Amino acid sequence: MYRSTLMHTPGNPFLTPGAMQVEEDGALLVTDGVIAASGPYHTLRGSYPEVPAVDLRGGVLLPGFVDTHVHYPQVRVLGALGMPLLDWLDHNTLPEEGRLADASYARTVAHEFLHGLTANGTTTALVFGSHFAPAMDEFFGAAQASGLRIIAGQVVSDRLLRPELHTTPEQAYAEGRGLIGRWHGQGRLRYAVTPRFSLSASEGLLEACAALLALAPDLALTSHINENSREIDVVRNLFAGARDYLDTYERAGLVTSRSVLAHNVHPSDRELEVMAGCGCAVAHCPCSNSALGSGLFPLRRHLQAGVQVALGTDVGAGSGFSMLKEGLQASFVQQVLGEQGVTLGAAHLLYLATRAGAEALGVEAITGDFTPGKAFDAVYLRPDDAGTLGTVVRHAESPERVLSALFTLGSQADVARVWVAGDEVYAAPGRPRFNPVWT
Ligand SMILES: O=c1[nH]c(=O)c2nc[nH]c2[nH]1
Ligand SMILES: [Zn+2]
Repeated sequence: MYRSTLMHTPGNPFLTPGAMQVEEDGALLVTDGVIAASGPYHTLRGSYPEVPAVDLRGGVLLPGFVDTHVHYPQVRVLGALGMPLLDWLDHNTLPEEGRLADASYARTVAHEFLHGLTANGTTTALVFGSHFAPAMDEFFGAAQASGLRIIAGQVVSDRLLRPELHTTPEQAYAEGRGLIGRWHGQGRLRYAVTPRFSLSASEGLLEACAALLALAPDLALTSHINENSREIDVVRNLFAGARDYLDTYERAGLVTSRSVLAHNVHPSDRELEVMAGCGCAVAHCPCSNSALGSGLFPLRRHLQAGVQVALGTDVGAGSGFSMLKEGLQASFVQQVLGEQGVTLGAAHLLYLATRAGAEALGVEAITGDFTPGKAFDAVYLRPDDAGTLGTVVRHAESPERVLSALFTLGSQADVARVWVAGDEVYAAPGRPRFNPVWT
């Protein structure tokens, strides 16, 4: 049993006010990694007098974060500011992605990347992989050892990047099939078919991706869409017969309820309608959109159309692995949009960072909130009493204000412990260990 302040969003606060549930002195009973009961601590204590409680008072226990868009090979190139997308790819990012041809280099990067996720409280992630199959074997091996829930795949492209990053439809299919056979469905791992974006993928390569997607019903598909005006112009010229950017994927059969497309900063109404109809989700990456000057995300139009939206950090165009920071930036972007924006309160941010991500990835029956029957995937945030966040939390007049302070001021430094399916996957170094106590 875990005793703490609990906050989670089993409902959707965009549809239902009051969808966030809070227990200021709450408890979760966890059996074999699954939440067996939840409620006020004293109620659970009465029902289960013999069960020891891990005392996590003084902080807040949230569902583990779900990052729906983050690039494994880009951890070392975080922090290059001031470039638009295509320059940023050419000058900053693709040279580094080429280095993952060396499997031992890739192994080190995989560990750095996975540590970034766990140390920030992310327990489930849809990960854009490397262009190299051996680098993906290294990654999946490390991901399996990390205990995280990871959906990832080899990135494929056959034009307009750098020659060493290009494949062919035949090679992409053969390597993808091999990786799926070795890793898809192993423990907490799943495979995502990953064309980089239509700009770098011929129609033949997109067809090879569709053939991979047909290999199993629970494979995912991820790519980029409508991020930057210059990119959109290039795609328009490359696919003369396509109605719009989405159509380049649609014609290949890649737009389904298993698809998660990142960015969509500049969608048409038709694209939003099709995405909503298919159940294709959008990974909104506000830090990346701001850093690359891609634009201000039209959240209101997505919500009005009924498109599922979740958050992605988009490391390395974004600003790090913190889903707290991503939530804060999402709120800032909507504020900057004025009347066209959607005011995002703490409950919206928590939903976007947890349950919405689980829904986008089709894993909401397993993770994303603390409803009994879900896995115990959780992050324990314990601000330092001496810091500004500690001060604000101590004086906050409501749990909602505590949560918005966590999104505003919280960081990796406040992540004390992280669990996936009841397994502790991270404990902050130098923090006191919390031993089971009888209370
Ligand atoms: O933000 C982005 N990061 C990338 O690595 C990328 N590749 C294509 N389009 C992209 N957008
Ligand atoms: Zn990306």
